[in-house]
Amino acid sequence: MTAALEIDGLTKRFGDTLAVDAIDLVVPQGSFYGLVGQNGAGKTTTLSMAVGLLRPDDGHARIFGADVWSAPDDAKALVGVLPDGLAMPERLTGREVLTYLGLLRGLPRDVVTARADELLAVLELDSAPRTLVIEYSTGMRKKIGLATALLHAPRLLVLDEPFEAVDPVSAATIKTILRGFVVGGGSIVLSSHVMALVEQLCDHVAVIDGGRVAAAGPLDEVRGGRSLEDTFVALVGDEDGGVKELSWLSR
Ligand SMILES: Nc1ncnc2c1ncn2[C@@H]1O[C@H](COP(=O)(O)OP(=O)(O)OP(=O)(O)O)[C@@H](O)[C@H]1O
Repeated sequence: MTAALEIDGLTKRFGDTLAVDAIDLVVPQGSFYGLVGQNGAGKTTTLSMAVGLLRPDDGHARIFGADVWSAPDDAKALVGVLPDGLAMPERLTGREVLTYLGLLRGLPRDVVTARADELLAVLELDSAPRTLVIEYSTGMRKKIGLATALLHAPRLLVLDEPFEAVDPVSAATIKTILRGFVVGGGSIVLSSHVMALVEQLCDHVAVIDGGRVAAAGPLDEVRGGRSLEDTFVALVGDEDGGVKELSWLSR
């Protein structure tokens, strides 16, 4: 079966920094794939290249077999993206953003209206209908970003830190939506620093370290009987487990 996302030798250098070093990754159809790694490990750079937001120096990314750079229309029709630091039309309300992006995607107006109603209600963004995106809190921005990623009913969702700054009630709603998406045959790749969340949601995981894949595969295989946190620290931590103290604060 064609992979939902196949990353093949993706490489990106920023000046002297090799941010992503020939990463290979296969996200099977129907999987819920977690990407974990320390700050600066290369997760955002990898995901940005995988969905066509950042041009790689080398390598390929295919979404259901469609090359993101040579067949961008085919690839991008199949994917919904929540990028890092999402740029939004700031002077629109949440509903206006959804309407604008839905029509831009070529969806019929009545479909856009019905889906926008549902998304705003489910994500609890409908209580502030006149609030502009520029006035949104960080968590609200994350939620409207997720709504824009879901609007065109993609087959693959690529979500960079979807739970960052989201309150627990909204997080529970988002988890339910994402689980339902996978049960319905969709595939998801998300990045997160929260190991418990990845263990709770994901069936596959890749640990990224220094722009390379330190381990990848089904969650239980990668964990090997340990917690994901222990596995993660063992894979990417220093000899002392990466834990350092501040000398002047120790008693
Ligand atoms: N636009 C840029 N210009 C220069 N360096 C960059 C740029 N974007 C990323 N980098 C560097 O590339 C490396 C990987 O960064 P990236 O944002 O992909 O990591 P990350 O795993 O997503 O980190 P975090 O968990 O903190 O979001 C880092 O060393 C970062 O400083």
